[in-house]
Amino acid sequence: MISVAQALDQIFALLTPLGSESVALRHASGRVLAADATARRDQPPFDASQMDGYALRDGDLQAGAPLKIIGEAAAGHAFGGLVGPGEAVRIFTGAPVPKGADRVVMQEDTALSGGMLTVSGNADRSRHIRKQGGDFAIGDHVPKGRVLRPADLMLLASMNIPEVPVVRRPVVAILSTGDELVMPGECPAPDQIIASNAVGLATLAESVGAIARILPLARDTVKSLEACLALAEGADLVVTSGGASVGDHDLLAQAAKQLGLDQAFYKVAMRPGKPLMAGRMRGTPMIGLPGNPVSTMVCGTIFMQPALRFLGGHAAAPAPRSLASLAAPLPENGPREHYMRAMLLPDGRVRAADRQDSSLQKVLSEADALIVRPVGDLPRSIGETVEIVKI
Ligand SMILES: Nc1nc2c(c(=O)[nH]1)N[C@H]1C(S)=C(S)[C@@H](COP(=O)(O)OP(=O)(O)OC[C@H]3O[C@@H](n4cnc5c(N)ncnc54)[C@H](O)[C@@H]3O)O[C@H]1N2
Ligand code: MOO
Repeated sequence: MISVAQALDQIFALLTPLGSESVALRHASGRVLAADATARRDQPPFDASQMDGYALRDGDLQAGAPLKIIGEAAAGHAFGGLVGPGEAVRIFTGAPVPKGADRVVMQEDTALSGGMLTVSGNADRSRHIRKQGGDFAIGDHVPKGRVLRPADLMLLASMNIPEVPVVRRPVVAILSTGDELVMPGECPAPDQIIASNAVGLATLAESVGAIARILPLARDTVKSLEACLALAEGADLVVTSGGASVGDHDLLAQAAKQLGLDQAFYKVAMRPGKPLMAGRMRGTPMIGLPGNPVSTMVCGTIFMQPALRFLGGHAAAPAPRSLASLAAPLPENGPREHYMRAMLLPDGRVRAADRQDSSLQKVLSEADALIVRPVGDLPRSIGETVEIVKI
């Protein structure tokens, strides 16, 4: 059996990041910029006042004599004239500083009398002018590959770039398989269960920016699987759940070739998730997840989400890990990397759930993290540091 890291590498090898599309800034949050976005203007586009006050010449500040106010400059309303010796212009924050003026004096440091302006002797000596291009200049750019955050989108707007090329959102087709399944809301017979995996997988996919298409439930026949897989046409990734194990009715594994799967691997040294498979289903990358709901969600987190992020232009990277201190001991781990459902405590420590069976959806719902146990990890005591994946 291959390791989790090898399996993830093999999945990345099946994928090619998608092409780009142009989207309005309002829809670009979290998307990956597909080409450099270059500023079309300087910001500020002129020397701008930083304060409400008066624009005047340096020489007049030294002299201290009363100044004649010759006009007004406000944001969006420039003063077109020249500030000469002995003159000042009433100015407001954001207004272009008029020609001839060297500085802005805050209004708190001035006095007006008979229409003449006097600057107090101990006025603040800062110029209070934001230089043209001091924020960014024509030709400055936001680089290709940037994952766009709200602050980036604000910057792009300010650069007068209303839309940007971003990597397309991957479309994932999600197929649940099994004769026992009925859709949520239906009336199950006594031997049936509710198909819960698809909603979990679809929302996991959407949380990393993908578009999820839930396909109709497939029955455990080659014909039904073929018909449902045909509906995945056009998807960038097909993700199946169930039918991955060795039972007579586990057709995805048993009839993989017949269904058109060119398998890259089958079975991974992990727990839960051992019967994982991946390959190309009639040319489309495919990940086959085990049907147990917790196995599905753990593999969705460890394999599907990184795969979708990679398709969407992000780096080929595993699910992010962090460190936490143990609030309860852990037994020795076996020959498979174990992703233990665990709770984060208010003090930041982590405690594994008592029951780790891969069918327990309530335990998964109550968990905040997966503790990652390396193959053959020794018993761990309270206070030791472990790696976790937050979920
Ligand atoms: N002889 C062996 N038996 C099993 C092995 C093994 O190595 N040898 N592995 C076990 C492990 S580990 C897993 S995981 C499961 C995975 O099996 P499948 O992928 O074939 O899953 P199913 O048999 O179809 O379903 C398992 C379980 O999950 C329920 N299920 C399936 N789909 C859904 C769904 N969409 N929503 C909710 N629940 C679902 C299903 O009813 C079963 O209870 O195999 C072990 N067996
Ligand atoms: O690998 Mo299964 O997913 O352990 O329950």
